Amino acid sequence: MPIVIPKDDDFLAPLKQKCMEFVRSHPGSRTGCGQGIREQFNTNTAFIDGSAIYGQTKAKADSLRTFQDGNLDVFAPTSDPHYALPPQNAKASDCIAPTATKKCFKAGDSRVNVHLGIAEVQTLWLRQHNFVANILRDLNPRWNDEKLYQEARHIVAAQLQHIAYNEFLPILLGEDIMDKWNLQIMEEGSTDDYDITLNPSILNEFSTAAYRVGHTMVPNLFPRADKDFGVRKKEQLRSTYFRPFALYDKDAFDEIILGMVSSPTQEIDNNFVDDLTNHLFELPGDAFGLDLTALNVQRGRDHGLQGWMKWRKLCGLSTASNFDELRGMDIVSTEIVDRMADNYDDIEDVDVYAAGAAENHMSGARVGPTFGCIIAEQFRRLKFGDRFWYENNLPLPSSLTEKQIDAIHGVTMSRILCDNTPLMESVQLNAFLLSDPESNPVTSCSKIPPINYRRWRIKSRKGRSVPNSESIDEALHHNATVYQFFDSQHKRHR
Ligand code: HEM
Repeated sequence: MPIVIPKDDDFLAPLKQKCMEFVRSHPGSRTGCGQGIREQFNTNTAFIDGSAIYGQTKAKADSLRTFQDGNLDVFAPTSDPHYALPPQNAKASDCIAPTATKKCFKAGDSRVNVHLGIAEVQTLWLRQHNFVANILRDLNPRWNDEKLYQEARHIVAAQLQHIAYNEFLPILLGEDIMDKWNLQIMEEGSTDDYDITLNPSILNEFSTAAYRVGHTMVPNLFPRADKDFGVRKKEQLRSTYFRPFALYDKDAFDEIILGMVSSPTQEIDNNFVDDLTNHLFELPGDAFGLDLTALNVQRGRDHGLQGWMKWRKLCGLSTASNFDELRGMDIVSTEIVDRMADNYDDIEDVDVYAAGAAENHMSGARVGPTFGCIIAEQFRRLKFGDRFWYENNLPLPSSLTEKQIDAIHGVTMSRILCDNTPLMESVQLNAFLLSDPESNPVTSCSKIPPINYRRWRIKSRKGRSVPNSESIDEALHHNATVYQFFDSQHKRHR
């Protein structure tokens, strides 16, 4: 499905480009394996479970472990004793011009080397895993490698869930949508909201349109800042595609984190920086690359997404039957309506990605109502359809205790950053928002509330730390209770 480049494209036409390569997504089998319209399949887990850190399979997870003290494998360059991700296998092909000392990285998610920002975030969570595993080892000296790894992994996955819903989503969706979809996180206590009938898998419209809204937020540059947030250097996004080598510089990890927390993202709208639209994955020496926005729209057509108006209807939002009618409604600006009318014959054809990104934002939110509805519905499914949601009080061996859940309720992104960025001395309380002296003050790391990992200390009757693995009898009894529970849930819903 190559993308035809219009003759008047002001960037690619003068470079004599007529079409852009586009490879269709692999077809997947339909539910029930019957014949029908083409479907796609997800090669990652839907759940927020840290699998980007740990991998999707046991073999991958094992390849990332040291099998010592529950730690993940790291690379510790002499220039920076605070370790980075381990280097990728020499045979891997998705790395541009690696050298003997500067290779691409290996992580749980195969996209780790796509650009510097992803490699940075992967490094942060690798460090966080080992940070937690080492605290658990000190609290429970008799826990073995396996126990330390699994418990640290469990805690990190819970921290990711909590941060996503407690800090990131309220900014993106606004409080009204958070309330309407019941996505708010409680201040304390556990829940019994798990819904066995809810399909938690990823909606095509979420991955192929609504959540790609993140692309509009991406800036062209990654600033590198010192501990006082003074910018000392900038890395150009396009020169880091499949070359995240800046991370090998001394203090680079810390400087990029300090730069990212102190610089704004791009506004969420229908504008995209040219490192994404003209230079995506551009090779060194080339004059142009791919266009991510065009790929997103074409991917929507490849996957057969419903048009924008159908989605507005499904979400219970106002609809228009033609562009003139749309012009009189306060959904998108009149300039956008004019552009739609120039490019589409019928309003029903308008792509959900292009129009969803251009919608006026809802009050208190950073997205318009169509993307708000799709994103909220997805996160509702990921919360209430996840058996391992960290606040669930299900009778599962993996369920956290009430006290552990409350320790997770105290987790903030700013604390995670302070714990893993040695150069960082202070940061604003909500790391997803820029600092503000009144509403989001820069605060010393020593004053950002710590996470109470002592809730994972297992004491014997004599007060000594012991492994808390169950005896075989206890485990069998536990499993029987779990099966009874799910059986009764199934019956209730039948
Ligand atoms: C420099 C930053 C980024 C780059 C270079 C990038 C690049 C890409 C590319 C090349 C694709 C596949 C396009 C296709 O052929 O269909 C993609 C997919 C996607 N991106 Fe990004 N992206 C970036 C940032 C983000 C951000 C910040 C978000 C969200 C917060 C995001 C969300 C997504 C999603 C949800 C998909 C679909 C994934 C799937 O279905 O497999 N991306 N991105």
